[in-house]
Amino acid sequence: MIKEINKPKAIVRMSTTIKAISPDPTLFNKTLTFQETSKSSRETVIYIHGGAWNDPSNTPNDFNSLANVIKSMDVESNICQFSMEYRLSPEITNPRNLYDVVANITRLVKEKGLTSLNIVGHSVGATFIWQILSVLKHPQENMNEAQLQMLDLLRTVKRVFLLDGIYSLKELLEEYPQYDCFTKLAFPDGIQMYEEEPSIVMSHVKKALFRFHVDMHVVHSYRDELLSLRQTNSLIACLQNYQINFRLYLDDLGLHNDVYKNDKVAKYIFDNTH
Ligand SMILES: N[C@@H](CC(=O)c1ccccc1NC=O)C(=O)O
Repeated sequence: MIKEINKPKAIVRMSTTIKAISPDPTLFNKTLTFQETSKSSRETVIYIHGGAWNDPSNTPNDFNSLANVIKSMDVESNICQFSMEYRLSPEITNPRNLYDVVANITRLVKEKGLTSLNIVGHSVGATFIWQILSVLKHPQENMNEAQLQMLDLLRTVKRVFLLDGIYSLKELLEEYPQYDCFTKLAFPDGIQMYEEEPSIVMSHVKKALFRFHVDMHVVHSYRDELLSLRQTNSLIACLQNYQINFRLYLDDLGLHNDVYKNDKVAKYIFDNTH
């Protein structure tokens, strides 16, 4: 039997075209569009998810079902709805998570020519909105690019909806010391790096709400098992000290990670967005 000489193996030509990966450092391309309209009278709802700065199981899709309920209520199709992404801790720490959100909303607003923004934040998403509302604590001449973007954004924000949010890290760790498991990821140098404790920034928030005519809605579920009413009660006590105008909506809106799917929350946002 003639011993077969090794046949030359088929030459597998590796693809030499390397897909050009356009840079998207702040994850703008992960923005979800739930509903869109080009009507000039449109109201825009922009969602910011939570997840304690680090949890990959919380994504822009968290608000999918709530956005669908709003879409079904919006029979005149006057509403656009988008949901933002941002990079997570520990790779990205405060304030860079926030700066991703601000950069992405800024880019979306510019690219789509959006006006009349209603920004909805759940949990740490509400923290980011709180930090944006606090931006006037910096003199404008000292503001960095992200803070100037926040200032620009506030000019188009009409309403904010803070859903079961974290506002005081100091009080959070007093009530839940075990939560340093995630605060240390976003604030590796300690929570004293969080510059937006309500008692410190309230006068600046009052100025921003007044100057930019922003309506504030504070929402919390009686059944939130991860955050008691203490964060919300402490925030509204501070708002009262400064005689700030705001709306409060407390109800059984489900567990912490049910609130952003709850039909009553969808109805509350829709009823207050047009
Ligand atoms: N699922 C998160 C925990 C979490 O999201 C959370 C827990 C307590 C209070 C607030 C939370 N989320 C806020 O964005 C985690 O496992 O890190």
